[in-house]
Amino acid sequence: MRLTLDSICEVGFGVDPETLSNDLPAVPFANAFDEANRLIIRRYVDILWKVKRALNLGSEARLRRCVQVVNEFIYGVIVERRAEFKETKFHHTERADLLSRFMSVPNQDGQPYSNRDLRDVIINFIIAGRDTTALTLTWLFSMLCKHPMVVKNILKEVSSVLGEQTVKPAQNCAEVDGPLQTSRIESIDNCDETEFANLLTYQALNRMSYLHACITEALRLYPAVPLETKIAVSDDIFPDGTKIKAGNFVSYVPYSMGRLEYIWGPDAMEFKPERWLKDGHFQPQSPFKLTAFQAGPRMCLGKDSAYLQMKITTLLLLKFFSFKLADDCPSKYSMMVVLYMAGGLKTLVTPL
Ligand code: HEM
Repeated sequence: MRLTLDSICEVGFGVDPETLSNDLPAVPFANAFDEANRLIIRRYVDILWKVKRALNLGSEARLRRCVQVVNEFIYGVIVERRAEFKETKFHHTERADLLSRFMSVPNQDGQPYSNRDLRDVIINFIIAGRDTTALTLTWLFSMLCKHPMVVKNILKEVSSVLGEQTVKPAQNCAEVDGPLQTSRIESIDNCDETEFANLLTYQALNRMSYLHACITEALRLYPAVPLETKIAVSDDIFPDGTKIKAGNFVSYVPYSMGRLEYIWGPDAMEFKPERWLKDGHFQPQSPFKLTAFQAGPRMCLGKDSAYLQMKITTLLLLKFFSFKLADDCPSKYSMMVVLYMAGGLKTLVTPL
């Protein structure tokens, strides 16, 4: 969670809250954000929440305080960035984060985005990108602990793709599809974390079909958003003839869909990355079949960036550490809006 919070804040508004620094500091913004998430979920089961909100009592009073902490932090960043923008008139390409980009373009009415709009955009991205990516990594690592052969295969693929270390980091996007280039590093066996990370270019990661398959297989069995509900905006009829009225709630369950034998075959319940490969190459399936990122026009916007982050994180961890599930790690769900692992993933981590 600390890793994905730091990175989504960097992408979202160009600030690293450094929750992952060595002493693992308590970060008021992150704590308030987590607490607000938990308190909002309670509204599903607390029939009195509107009364509590009106009277500013109990969980709703706590929620209000958390929202205030989150708002103060984000509005602070927005105000600072506006001042910087006014002073330097930086071009959006100089600052690649979303906040700066939204700030340097007008909204649909030709007006600058308000502070509130900008806050909402940023919070949306944090909600969309933080827990989802962290939880997918959690479930993936629980699978890797249970399938040591899969770890071996991932490491074999890395060695083979990075080969005799003829890869060097791409300098810009134009290079990512270009030919591999020579670097100074002789062997990945001897390189340190920074050298290894530098070898994990977009181009190299794209060639790692097996790793891509492992992450996709984890998403099939453990979709970070396990249940999706929509509300019909107008009357409709499903392909099977089911009639839907405007305002009806329609839910689909990626968690169950990922485990149905008639969709995935008799081995549907098994973690089997090979099902995604043909002749060693990743075979994508319809997003209406693997629904972890949703399908259609409102599909996840961060899918590629999530894969990128998960691939880099997985490789860096597997290259330098070994993981063993703790005896008391039950790998049970904690059903929220996203698929938490109850108690977290307890592992014994050994440097290699
Ligand atoms: C494994 C990681 C991820 C999973 C499983 C995932 C899944 C999803 C799902 C299921 C939705 C549809 C939600 C709905 O409409 O009910 C969604 C939407 C979205 N996701 Fe992701 N997501 C992931 C990572 C990310 C990341 C890293 C970002 C941002 C960098 C991101 C940005 C978004 C945005 C902006 C939307 C809203 C799209 C729209 O409504 O048009 N996601 N994601």
